[in-house]
Amino acid sequence: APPVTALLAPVVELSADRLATAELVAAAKWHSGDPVEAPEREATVLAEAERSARALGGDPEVALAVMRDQIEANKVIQRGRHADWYAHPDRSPLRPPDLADARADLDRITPALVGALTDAGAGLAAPGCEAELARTARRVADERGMDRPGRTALAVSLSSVCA
Ligand SMILES: C=C(O[C@@H]1C=C(C(=O)O)C=C[C@H]1O)C(=O)O
Repeated sequence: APPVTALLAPVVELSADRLATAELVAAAKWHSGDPVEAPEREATVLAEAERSARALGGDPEVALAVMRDQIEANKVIQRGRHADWYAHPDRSPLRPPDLADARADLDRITPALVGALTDAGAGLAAPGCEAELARTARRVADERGMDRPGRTALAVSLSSVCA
C-alpha cells in the first residue's frame, strides 16, 4: 500500500471512534430533551482542536475544518436516531447514558485526531489521498460492521481531510 495509507488509517479509525459516541449522545439527549445541536459545546470542541493543533505544530485551519465535519457527522447520526425513536418508540433506549461520559470520550478523541492529522502532514496533499481515504474508510466500516447511515456519516466526517 502507498505510504499515505498508513498515515490515513489513524485518522479514519479515530473518526469512526468519534462517530461511535453519537449513539450515546443521542440517547442522553432523548431522555433529557436537550437539542442535538449544542453551539457552546461545539465552540469548546473547536477551540480545543485549534489549541491542540498549535501545540503539536500542526495546521490549525486543517484541524478546524476537519473537526467541523466531525461535529456535523455526529449530528447526522444523532438526528437519525431521534427520527428512528420517534417512529419506533419501542426501539428507544430504556436507560439514559450520561452525556458527560460521552463528552469525556470525545475530549480524549479530539486531540488524538488532531495529532493523527498533524502526523499525516503533507500526505494529506498527496495525489492519492482521496482514493486511499475512501478505501480506508470502506475497510474500517467493513471491520466495524457499520450500517449505511454510519458509512455516510463517516464520509461526511472525512470530507475535508485531503487537501
Ligand atoms: C456530541 C454532541 O452533539 C453535537 C456534536 C458535537 C460534537 O461532535 O462534538 C458537539 C456539540 C453538539 O452540537 C454534544 O452535544 O456533545
